[in-house]
Amino acid sequence: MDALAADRAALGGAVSAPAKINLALHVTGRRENGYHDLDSLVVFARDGDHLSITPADQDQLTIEGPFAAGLPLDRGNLVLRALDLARSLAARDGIDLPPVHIHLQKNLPLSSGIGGGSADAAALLRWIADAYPVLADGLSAECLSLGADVPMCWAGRAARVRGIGEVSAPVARLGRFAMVLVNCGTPVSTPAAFSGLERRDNPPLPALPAGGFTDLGQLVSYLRDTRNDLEAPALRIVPEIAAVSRTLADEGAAFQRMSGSGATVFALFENTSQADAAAARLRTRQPHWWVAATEIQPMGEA
Ligand SMILES: C[C@](O)(CO)[C@H](O)COP(=O)(O)OP(=O)(O)OC[C@H]1O[C@@H](n2ccc(N)nc2=O)[C@H](O)[C@@H]1O
Ligand SMILES: Nc1ncnc2c1ncn2[C@@H]1O[C@H](COP(=O)(O)OP(=O)(O)OP(=O)(O)O)[C@@H](O)[C@H]1O
Repeated sequence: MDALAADRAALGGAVSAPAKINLALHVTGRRENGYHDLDSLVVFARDGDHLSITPADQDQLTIEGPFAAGLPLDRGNLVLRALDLARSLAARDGIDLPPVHIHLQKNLPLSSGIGGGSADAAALLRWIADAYPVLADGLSAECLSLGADVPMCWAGRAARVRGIGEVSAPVARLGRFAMVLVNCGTPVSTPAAFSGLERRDNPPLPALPAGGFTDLGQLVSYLRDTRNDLEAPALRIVPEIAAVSRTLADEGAAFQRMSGSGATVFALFENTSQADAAAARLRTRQPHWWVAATEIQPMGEA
């Protein structure tokens, strides 16, 4: 173990797993293995889950938070599958990853289209790669095996994502736009949303502006020429998504759309005070909805 890794292993650490938002998601093809080719504009929220990692006698996962209930604590959890992946890659390099206690603060709703499990897995892999830089290339190459969203969460920056989720081109610049996330509480199975598609050969995203998106009007006008192709099948599974979108529009959102395979809807606002006020009203109007006022993580000098 090198000095950096020894320090990290001794100290443990904490890492954030921000929510992933598909601002636009076009399904452009279908492969023989059943996976779909995507073309998606992906950004990350300021907020999400949190992991803390401490040395332990044996591997252990504990979970708390509003969405802890029902999550597996065994190898069914993506966090422990990520640890297993890292340990097997490390072993190839003759590194023995010590046992750890991972504590997950689960703030993001499950099966909600904002990448919760993928974000958690990627966050743990990033922490391991920081402690053992020699593992970074292998983890980057292999993390797709944990799920199509894991590579984009591993990269952790706003990007145009293609392939089945593993080809990522960073967005040059992105403003710190105010955003509200709303989930009506019904999970959507990702395979079910994909299998409900009526077309699988949709056109790709329009080219992104070379300078990225620095102003909200410019981003909204780009998004109006795009879609989330999974929104129609997800709406057939959870019709309440339409009510969430309508309510966000009534609350003054500049733009709203479902993320990923749903059912979470993101809404962009002119500023954080408008977003905070809309979120507060929504919590009163629809107490059973999950409502989070957050921001898009900016990129570059926007
Ligand atoms: C909808 C998105 O969230 C958009 O970012 C992702 O494409 C889904 O990513 P994910 O949840 O990590 O997906 P995985 O766990 O790899 O796959 C779940 C299932 O979704 C379908 N799937 C997923 C990704 C993809 N590009 N094509 C697919 O058809 C497959 O049926 C797969 O069995
Ligand atoms: N750490 C984890 N957090 C959330 N879900 C997990 C985790 N580990 C395993 N899972 C399982 O993964 C499934 C859905 O995970 P997740 O919440 O990541 O879906 P999602 O929000 O639809 O993500 P995506 O945007 O990647 O489609 C659930 O069945 C859940 O039990």
